[in-house]
Amino acid sequence: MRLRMTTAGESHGPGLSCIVEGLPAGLLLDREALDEDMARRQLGHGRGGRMRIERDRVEVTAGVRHGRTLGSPVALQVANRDHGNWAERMSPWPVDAEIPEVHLPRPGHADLAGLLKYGHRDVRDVLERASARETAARVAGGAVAKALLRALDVEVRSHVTRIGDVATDVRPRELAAFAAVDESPVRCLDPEAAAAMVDHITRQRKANESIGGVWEVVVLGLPVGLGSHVSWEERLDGRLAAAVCSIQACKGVEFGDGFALAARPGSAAHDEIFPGLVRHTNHAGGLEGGMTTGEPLVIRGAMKPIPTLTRPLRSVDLGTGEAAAALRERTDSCVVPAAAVVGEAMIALVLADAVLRKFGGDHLDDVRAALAAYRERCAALVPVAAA
Ligand SMILES: Cc1cc2nc3c(=O)[nH]c(=O)nc-3n(C[C@H](O)[C@H](O)[C@H](O)COP(=O)(O)O)c2cc1C
Ligand SMILES: C=C(O[C@@H]1CC(C(=O)O)=C[C@@H](OP(=O)(O)O)[C@H]1O)C(=O)O
Repeated sequence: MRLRMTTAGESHGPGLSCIVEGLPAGLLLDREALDEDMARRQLGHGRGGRMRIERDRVEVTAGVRHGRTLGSPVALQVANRDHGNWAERMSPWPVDAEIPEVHLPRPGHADLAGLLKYGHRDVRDVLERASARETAARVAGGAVAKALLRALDVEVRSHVTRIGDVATDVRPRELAAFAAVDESPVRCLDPEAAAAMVDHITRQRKANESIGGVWEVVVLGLPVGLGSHVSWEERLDGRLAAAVCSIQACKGVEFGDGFALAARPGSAAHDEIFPGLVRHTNHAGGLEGGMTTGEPLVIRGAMKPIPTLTRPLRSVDLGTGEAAAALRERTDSCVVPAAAVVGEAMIALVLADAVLRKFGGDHLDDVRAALAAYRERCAALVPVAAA
């Protein structure tokens, strides 16, 4: 990988870290744009009490000077304000106090498999890292990747298409249409569907349920030919799918018309090519042969309902082996709008990596020049037919 992103941090530990390695020098970072993404990830109807405690902000501790990248690894820190309430329970060093252990694994969370695999006795030793609090660090890293893409006129946006059984066909496709998405409490462009989604979340939450849904990311301005058909590891669809499904609670990924393509005949499934290399449809969602086509990239992620339920599911007490109710603690009830922002971050990181693999240089100007030369070469390759 040309661009590497890694995170560290536990949900109630002192804070989260993200390191982004492989960026060119000379990339201008906008502090406000970074913090705006952090705030967007905290929003959405259905989030729990923790979001009233946290005020996520990015501290840059390496790799940037006077707002520009140096070409060295960029280190980003996000504090956990809630750590103040957990200082003893999450102390890196032994404490005198008796710390109660958690022995009630939640079905659907990492609790049981993580405990057995790592040989822990306390479920907290698993859940702290499994928690999607970690996505705050991903969004910080993703904001840096987005800055690189934006410098190349590529924009990454998202919106929500489904919450539980409430869905919409309204799809923003132009940059301007996405402005309204951030104003919606569920990040949905369709006001009628958004109201029904809010109502659905409220009613399900009152019934002690959690709720899943579907988000969609649209990327505009990509050049043709990121990724490659020549080997499975180079296929961009594979890399994007892995990044999307690495998001906690994301259980499905679709490109373009996705699963619906399986039911169609070929003549209604593919995007015909017209003189000038123009397409009138985008069933493929901007990917053919593991490469970008130059059309908008359209990717959806399906979120399962959150595993922690306020009326807990059946589980087993790991101290006694007896049947018991799963751990019940403060929880989100619906995180689809937040996961959409995490989706943007993960997709931006994969795309920034793909851009740097193809056009990589030590300075942003080298990347820009390589991209411009490539666009010119592509434009010269096929004659434009006389009208
Ligand atoms: C932004 C976000 C917030 C989440 N909040 C919660 C939560 O409050 N409670 C919970 O049980 N799961 C929450 N999850 C989901 C769990 O982290 C996830 O289900 C768990 O790590 C197990 O991974 P898996 O669902 O991919 O198998 C959240 C996920 C995301 C993306
Ligand atoms: C902290 C975040 O999400 C957390 C993800 C999460 C989980 O189990 O994944 C459980 C909850 O943590 P807590 O028990 O502290 O309320 C969420 O709030 C966040 O998104 O910043």
